[in-house]
Amino acid sequence: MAATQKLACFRLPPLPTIGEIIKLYNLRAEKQLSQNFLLDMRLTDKIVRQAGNLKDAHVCEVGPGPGGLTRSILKAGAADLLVVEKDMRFMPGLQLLSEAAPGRMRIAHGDILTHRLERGFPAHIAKTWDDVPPNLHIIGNLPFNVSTPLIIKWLEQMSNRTGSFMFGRTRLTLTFQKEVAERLTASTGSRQRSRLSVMAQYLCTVKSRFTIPGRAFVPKPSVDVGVVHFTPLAQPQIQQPFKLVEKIVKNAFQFRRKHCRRGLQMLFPESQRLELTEELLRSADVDPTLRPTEISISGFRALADAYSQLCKENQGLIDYEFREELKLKLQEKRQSGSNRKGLHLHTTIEENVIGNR
Ligand SMILES: C[S@@+](CC[C@H](N)C(=O)[O-])C[C@H]1O[C@@H](n2cnc3c(N)ncnc32)[C@H](O)[C@@H]1O
Repeated sequence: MAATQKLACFRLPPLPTIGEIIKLYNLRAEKQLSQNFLLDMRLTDKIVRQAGNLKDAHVCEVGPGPGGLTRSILKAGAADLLVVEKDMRFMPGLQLLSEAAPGRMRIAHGDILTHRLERGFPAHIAKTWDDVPPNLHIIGNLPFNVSTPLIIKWLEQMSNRTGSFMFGRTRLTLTFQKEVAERLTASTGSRQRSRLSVMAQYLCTVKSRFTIPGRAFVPKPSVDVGVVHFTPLAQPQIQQPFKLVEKIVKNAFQFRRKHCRRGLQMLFPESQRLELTEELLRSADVDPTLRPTEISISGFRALADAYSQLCKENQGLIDYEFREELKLKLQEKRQSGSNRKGLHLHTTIEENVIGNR
């Protein structure tokens, strides 16, 4: 119901429009920083509504730019808004906004990929993990160029309960290129099912909220944009370390159109590949002929548990990376003069990997 609630209206004093701010400070969009601005306040209000009730909330906004979404967050009643922006040119405009909402908005000049969000909010707002989510939200019209590494980083922090997840199950309302949004929310067996779907869905409830057509942005990106809401699960669906889950999922999806056995084999050194792959699939009770896209989260949970057990029984297995083994082999082959064959092997495997991403 939260999504349909009206914004609590906290009036801001008269301010130049976002269009005027852009003109005033000559804020030409920088392609390098994936700057696509939203000037339509109805849309920024709609994004903010997806976060739920923000009255008295603590909020971190990623990449406020000229401040359209920022205004909507303030209008929705956030008591404490921390904005993190990489581009210095936006600082005067954001300062203007901060003065219009005294004591409610803090500005940090920095890179969201390295910013220590855990230092940005008071300890007293923390809830225990099993409790209701804290009154802390992360909201952002994300720059496309960082959105995937950023969500992976936040998923890892969620799993380890670090960063902004030290405060509990902090909720996220974020925009992504539509194709990425579809992957995040894709269900088992669907065409868009990918690594990202499994990694996000084993840790969170992930909901696709609405699509914003590319034409709503200035400048217009070549794709539409999806708004996605994440609530961390009190009980993650896979109870293994993030890196271990990531390794299994990455390997499974390496050959997305082939049977899952093909990608999962790469978890094991060549000398034991067949035997350990069979053991993994047997203990996990996963059908080796499923495509990776057809494996459910509970299938991945069984694989992660079985692989973790195999790692306990086989020293060094956890650190095994087939690419490393492949590199060593190629070096050896080159040294022993069979250069052409080695290059062929490398190209074939790499083509397969890249082609199936
Ligand atoms: C898609 S624009 C959104 C701007 C504004 N929030 C809006 O909706 O109109 C992305 C914003 O993120 C900023 N940005 C890009 N990379 C960033 C990073 N690594 N850390 C923080 N901000 C970043 C850009 O400068 C830009 O202001």
